[in-house]
Amino acid sequence: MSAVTVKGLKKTYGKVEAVKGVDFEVRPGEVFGFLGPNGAGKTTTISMLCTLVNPTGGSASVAGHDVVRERDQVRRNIGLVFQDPTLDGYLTAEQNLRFHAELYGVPKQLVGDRIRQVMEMVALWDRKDAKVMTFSGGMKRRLEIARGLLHSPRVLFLDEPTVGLDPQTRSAIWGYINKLRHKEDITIFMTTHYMDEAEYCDRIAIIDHGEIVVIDSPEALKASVGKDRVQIHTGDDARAIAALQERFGLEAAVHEGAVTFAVASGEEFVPRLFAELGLPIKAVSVSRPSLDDVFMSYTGSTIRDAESGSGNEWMKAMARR
Ligand SMILES: Nc1ncnc2c1ncn2[C@@H]1O[C@H](COP(=O)(O)OP(=O)(O)OP(=O)(O)O)[C@@H](O)[C@H]1O
Repeated sequence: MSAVTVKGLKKTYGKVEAVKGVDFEVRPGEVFGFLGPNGAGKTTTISMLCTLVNPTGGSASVAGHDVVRERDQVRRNIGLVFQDPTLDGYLTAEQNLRFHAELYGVPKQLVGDRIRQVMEMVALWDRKDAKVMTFSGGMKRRLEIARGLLHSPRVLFLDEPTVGLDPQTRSAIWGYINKLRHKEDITIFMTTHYMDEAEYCDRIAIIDHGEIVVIDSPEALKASVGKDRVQIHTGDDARAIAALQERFGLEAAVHEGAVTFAVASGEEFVPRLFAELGLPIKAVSVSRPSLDDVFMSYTGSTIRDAESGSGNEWMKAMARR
């Protein structure tokens, strides 16, 4: 049985179609990621799965329970870590967890051990008696993860678990998530707009404008792009772009300060480039497709461009592959 099953799930807010009928399944024990820019519909989807928002159409079940008809059963089986912290700053870390354990009916004789276990997992046990208002943003997020796990949920939902945190804390949080998947029998559903974090997922669904564009493992998605990114530095970018078009039929554009284009086997192409371009090349770099390229290839823009609302010509050229 799938941990999460979603069929034609839809949510509209007035005229805004936040989620336009998505279908997917999450396997038990999987780390499944929703990757998309701000406003793509990630939070709306996760909120429907967590029974916090009612779908406009379609259906979804989590841990075998329907998110509309069996809300209580769904809630008992899930843990939530959302973007906005909901900890009580005036209580200590441990008191916050005890309060949650009571809400979720964790048996009294188990609470103490379980609190210690989850706090140790996120390396906060030695701070259990400190008031949460004295915690850094990263410590609060770690405590939220511990709290989300306290009642041993079957599925843990993480909405942008590392947003706003420094790189070191982000990587520590990923360390805890990885530890968690080995220690506990749990499925993790997370959203992110960080490409590097999507790499940690077993499978990702790329979501854009309320629709799922593609679902697969990060490796398979990168392989599907099938082209390498080549960047060259020349003394005359405009001439280089024109020459690439004329001699090789390649569409190139200046991106991150370098003339950039995509070809099937970048390394094999480089010698031809030097021999036939007809103007001096100062530097060249070839890179394998990243998830950035995957996103661009399926949606026609980078996640950053999608968030700022602007397009980028070379991205679009690459998407027209
Ligand atoms: N309560 C609401 N009322 C009206 N519109 C909403 C509401 N919640 C979300 N939306 C709209 O639905 C769309 C999807 O928003 P959603 O928050 O799901 O995106 P997201 O991918 O999670 O982005 P972010 O990472 O910024 O939260 C956006 O256009 C947003 O403005």
